[in-house]
Amino acid sequence: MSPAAHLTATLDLIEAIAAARRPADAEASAWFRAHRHIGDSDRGPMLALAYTLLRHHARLGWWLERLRLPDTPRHRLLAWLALDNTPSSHLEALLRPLPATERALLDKLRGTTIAHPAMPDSVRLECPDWAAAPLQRRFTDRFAAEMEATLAEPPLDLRVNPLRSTREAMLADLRDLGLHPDPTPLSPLGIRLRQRLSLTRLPMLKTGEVEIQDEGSQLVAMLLDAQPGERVVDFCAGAGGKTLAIAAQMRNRGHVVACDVSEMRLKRAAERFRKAGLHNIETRLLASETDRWIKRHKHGFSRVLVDAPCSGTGTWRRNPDARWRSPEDQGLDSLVALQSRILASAARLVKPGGRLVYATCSLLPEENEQQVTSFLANHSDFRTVPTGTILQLDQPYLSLTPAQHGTDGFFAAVMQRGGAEAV
Ligand SMILES: C[S@@+](CC[C@H](N)C(=O)[O-])C[C@H]1O[C@@H](n2cnc3c(N)ncnc32)[C@H](O)[C@@H]1O
Repeated sequence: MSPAAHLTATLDLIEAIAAARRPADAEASAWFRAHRHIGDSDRGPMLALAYTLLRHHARLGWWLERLRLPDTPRHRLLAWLALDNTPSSHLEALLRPLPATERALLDKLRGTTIAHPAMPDSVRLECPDWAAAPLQRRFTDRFAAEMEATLAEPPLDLRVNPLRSTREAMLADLRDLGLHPDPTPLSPLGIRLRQRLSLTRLPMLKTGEVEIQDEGSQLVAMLLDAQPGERVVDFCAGAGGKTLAIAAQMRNRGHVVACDVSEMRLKRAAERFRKAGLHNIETRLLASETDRWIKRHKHGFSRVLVDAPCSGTGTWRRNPDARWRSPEDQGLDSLVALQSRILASAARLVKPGGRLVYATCSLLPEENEQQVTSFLANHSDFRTVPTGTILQLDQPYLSLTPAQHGTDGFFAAVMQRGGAEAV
C-alpha cells in the first residue's frame, strides 16, 4: 500500500470504530474481514495507530475543544499526528485536501506534547466520571500510578497448553522464530512477548500448543485448583478462555460443564475446545442464571467458577475504548445486582466440601470484596480459603493490578462449602 492509501484506510478504520456500537476489537475484526486485500504488513501499523488514538481519547478531545475544532475522527487523527511530530508537508500529501482550519490545527500543535498543565486529572489519566470515585477510594495515593498503568500498551501473554507442549519447548520455538519471549513471573505456564507482532507469526496458536491469555486470567483458572477426574462447572464460560485452562489442568480427565447465556460465545468456545484437543468439556446454554438445570444439579460439582460479567475496568489496557462505554449501558448498580444473583445461584451447584471461585476483571471493590462479603453474610455454610494456599501470592483474595503486577486487573475469591476437607 502507498503511504497515502495506508493513511486513508487507517482513517476509514478509525471512523468505523468511532461510529460502531460494538467494542473496538470486534469492529476492527469486521472491518478487516471486509477489506481482505489489506495485507499483514499494513494491518499491524493501522491497528496500532487506531488503538493509540483510543488510548488518548480524552486528551485528544480536550485539545480539539481548546482549539475550538469539531470533534471528528479526522481531526483526532490529525491532532495526534501533529503531536507526534509528523511533518506537515508529509500530511498535506497524504490527507489531501487539507483545509485551512486543519493546517492551522497542525501548526498549533506541532512541538506541543499531549499533556498540558491545564488538563484536569480526569482527562490526563483518561478516567471516566462513573469510575473515578470508586477507583480513588480504592487506590487513594496510588490512584494516578494505577491509572497511568492502564494507559500503557499491554504485552501479549500466552498460556502453554500442557497437553501439547511445555513452556521450555515453546520458549525455544519462539526464540527460533526470532522473537524475544520471557517466562511470566507468576504463572508457571505463561509466556510474555513485549514486541508488537502479527499473530500469523505464531504457528503454535494454530496447533493449539499455546492460547492467548493474560497472566492474570491464567492465575484465576489455576485458583480453581481443578484435579483430574473431578466434576467442574465454569458458570460464565463465555468464549472459553478459562475453561480451556481448567480442562488442560485436569489433563482431559473428569468432566467440565461450560455454561453461559450467550449461544454465540459458547459456539466459539466449543470450536476452541476441539482445536485444543480437549474432549471432557460439555457446553450448556442457560436461559438465565436461575435456569432449571442448576436446580437439577444441586450439590453436583466439586469446583464451580463464576467469572462474572463486570465493568471490565481491569482490562482497560487491552480495551481502551471500554472505559468510555462500560458499564454506562446498564449502570454499575444493576451490574452488581446481576453478579450477586449469579453468584448465589451458581453456589447451589457446589457439593459439601467443594469450592466456589468468584472472579472479575474489575478493579472496583463494589464488584469484588464487597460482593464476596455480602455473599458470605447470606451463605453461612461457605467460608473463604486464602489464595496464598494455592498460588505463591500472599493475599487473602487474588487482587491483581496493572501497576503492581504487570497483568490486567483481576480479582478472585476462593470459598469452600462447609468445614470438611477440601475435595
Ligand atoms: C467475564 S465474561 C467471561 C469470560 C470467560 N470466562 C473467559 O475467560 O473467556 C462473563 C460472561 O458472563 C456471561 N453472562 C452474562 N450474564 C449471565 C448470566 N445471567 N448467567 C450466566 N452467564 C452470564 C456473559 O455472556 C459473558 O460471557
